[in-house]
Amino acid sequence: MLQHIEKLKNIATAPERLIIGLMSGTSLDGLDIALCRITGNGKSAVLRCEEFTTIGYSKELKSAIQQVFAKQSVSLDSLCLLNAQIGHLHGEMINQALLNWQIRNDSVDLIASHGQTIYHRPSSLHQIKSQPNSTLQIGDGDHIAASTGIITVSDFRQKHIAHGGEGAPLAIYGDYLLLSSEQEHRTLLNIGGIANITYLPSNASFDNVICSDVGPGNTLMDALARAYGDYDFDKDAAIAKQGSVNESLLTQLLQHPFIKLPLPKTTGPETFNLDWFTSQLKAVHLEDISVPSQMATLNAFTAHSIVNTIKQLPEFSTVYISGGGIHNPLLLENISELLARPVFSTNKLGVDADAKEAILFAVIANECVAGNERAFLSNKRNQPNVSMGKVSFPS
Ligand SMILES: Nc1ncnc2c1ncn2[C@@H]1O[C@H](COP(=O)(O)OP(=O)(O)OP(=O)(O)O)[C@@H](O)[C@H]1O
Ligand SMILES: CC(=O)N[C@H]1[C@@H]2OC[C@@H](O2)[C@@H](O)[C@@H]1O[C@H](C)C(=O)O
Repeated sequence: MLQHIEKLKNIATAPERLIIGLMSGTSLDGLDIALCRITGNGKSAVLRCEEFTTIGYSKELKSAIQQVFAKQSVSLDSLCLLNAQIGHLHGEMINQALLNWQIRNDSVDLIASHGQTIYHRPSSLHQIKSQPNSTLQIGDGDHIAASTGIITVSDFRQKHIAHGGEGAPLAIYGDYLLLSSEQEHRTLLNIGGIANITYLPSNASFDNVICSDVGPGNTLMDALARAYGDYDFDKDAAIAKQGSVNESLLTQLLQHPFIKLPLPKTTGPETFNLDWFTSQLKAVHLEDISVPSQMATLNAFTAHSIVNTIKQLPEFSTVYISGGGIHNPLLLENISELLARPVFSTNKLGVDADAKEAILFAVIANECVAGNERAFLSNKRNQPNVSMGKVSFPS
């Protein structure tokens, strides 16, 4: 309808926008909601995160998602129901957050919704020459728009794939616009379920930025914690601290072919999961080592795969960390020790480490609506210069 297009045009041409960025990642812990005020666009965009919250998922929802998450065969019935259910639920969670913050829905310009990744299948994994990269996120944007009354931009990864990318990591776009520096080379490391890096040399042109997944973040440790007992994750590394690293197992884990693939590359729990870990324990006849020692070894493996990647980057850089992994003290200690230098939180750069991914999707939606083709120019490493996201109007 013309009135919707006119409203969108007014939002796009206004000097600033109030955008809610959403992220629900591979850890399935809940929905991150960041309320961002963004002035301008492209390299001159200025972002202030005014509110942030995470609304946890119920046990029932986690288990329903786990049944379809990263599985080659799933019930189509469950998948179809979840697509609508998650969209609607995310809308309700936003309404709740806005109520708590005492902010009216009609003062928010846009919602930027990542959705829930269910399956990620880059061609490096499926290896079918005639098929493109592919990825699937659910939680339909129309449901979010309808239940909040706010225009919703969603499903950001498909355009990236349609133009030859792997659909991830998309962090490069927001990191480049918000966190590039003239003074220092920076590596932004996000440790969610999967860990990824953005390398931003000082005064970088988009072409010189490197962004890639590096391997598991918390996903293997979370899976082991869930299998070990009634834990969602190894809180404060309490389990790992009771064990010790098994060097033969660590060497075996580091043989995974993904670790040796050149950058950029993407992965997910389709590759790094408990079945794979169990097969590796069997391969080195170490099924009997204690769970704490398994956890300590997974913690070290995660740190080694991250640091191996950082060491491949062209220049020495300052490392700024975000994502839930920042709360795992042993993981940070391992990373810092292997790098032989201190690491920092993105909080030091003014970006809340827990909110960063949700913020980045607000930036991508801002570019989709108000940006122009000059923001990203070309990047030879499969990072197309395209607008990402689909627009859902509330009615
Ligand atoms: N106190 C803590 N101790 C150890 N680990 C923690 C702690 N708090 C959070 N975590 C880890 O952080 C994870 C959640 O991280 P985050 O929300 O960044 O992941 P995500 O966004 O779902 O993942 P991705 O970025 O891969 O999509 C938890 O599953 C847990 O492993
Ligand atoms: C397919 C998918 O959802 N990938 C996620 C996941 O979580 C971390 C890592 O794997 C990253 O590639 C990506 O998310 C972030 C937000 C990204 O696109 O930058």
